[in-house]
Amino acid sequence: MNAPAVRISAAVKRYGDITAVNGLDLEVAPGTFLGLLGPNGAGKSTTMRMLTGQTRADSGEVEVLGCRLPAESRAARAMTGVVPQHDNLDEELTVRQNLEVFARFAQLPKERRGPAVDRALAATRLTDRARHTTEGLSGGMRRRLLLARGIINDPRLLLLDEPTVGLDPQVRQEMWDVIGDMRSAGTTVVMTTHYIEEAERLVDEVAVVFAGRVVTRGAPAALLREHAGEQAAEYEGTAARRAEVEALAARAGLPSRRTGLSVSVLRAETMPADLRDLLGTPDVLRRTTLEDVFVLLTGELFQ
Ligand SMILES: Nc1ncnc2c1ncn2[C@@H]1O[C@H](COP(=O)(O)OP(=O)(O)OP(=O)(O)O)[C@@H](O)[C@H]1O
Repeated sequence: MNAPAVRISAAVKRYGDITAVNGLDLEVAPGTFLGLLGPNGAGKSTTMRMLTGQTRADSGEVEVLGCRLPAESRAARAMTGVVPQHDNLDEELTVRQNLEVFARFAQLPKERRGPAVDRALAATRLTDRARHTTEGLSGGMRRRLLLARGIINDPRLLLLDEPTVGLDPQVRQEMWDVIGDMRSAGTTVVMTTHYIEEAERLVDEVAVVFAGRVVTRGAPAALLREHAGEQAAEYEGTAARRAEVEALAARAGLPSRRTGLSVSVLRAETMPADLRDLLGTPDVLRRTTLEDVFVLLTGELFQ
């Protein structure tokens, strides 16, 4: 059997008094596209940094493509692509030169560098920008260039930390299209993102991280089934009305969550007739989403 692309076991990472990662376990099978979701400060970026070798776990085990970190981090790095959350492109270089520098860093033999740069440009739809300096690129193009840089070594594992953060919806969609192509090509991808709804359409599996651990894990459809059911009924109203809806749902054993000025009662397809009568016609009846699951789980844990 193939070794897992990622294996983290009982990892702990502390920064002074803060425990950023607290006994985290995570295994990712080759070819899987995994989304790491979690509220701010949950430990996602620290987990990513442990996988890239930028941070060393205080205890526990971290393995990437069969290489134990930190001892074999050089070998792991050669097979891994990294797209960091923060833009650190070289402003003075052209798009192509930025990639050439990375092809050298990645220790590609000289004769393979040109083709690798061409392939990365094509994969991220930047070929016609190759001669432009980085300075003049739009936010979306800069993100795609960061991605191009991350795949210069044709990695078996791609680590994406918030690849679409700060981009407007149309440009995010372009980025998702490019990332979707990587997925189709069979690359293992581990990605953190706050755009849960968008991730839901792309990922094979989701791991929800909270307080430095994975609190739930599974395919989006399975997580929906397990935690939120099929339908959400939304009831709008005053704060008192919302509190009443929550209390009635809880009494019937149905989960609920706040959605702006409404309360969404989940598993609405199983709502008993007497509760349906009490609550009246919902203002909105919709399919449940991964965001419902996320808010439900992390909200419960916050309490
Ligand atoms: N270098 C560091 N020094 C001190 N504390 C740190 C450092 N890196 C992370 N932390 C702390 O560790 C915790 C986890 O941070 P981390 O960045 O991993 O969370 P995250 O899930 O990526 O959050 P976000 O979604 O906001 O990026 C936070 O409390 C953070 O303040």
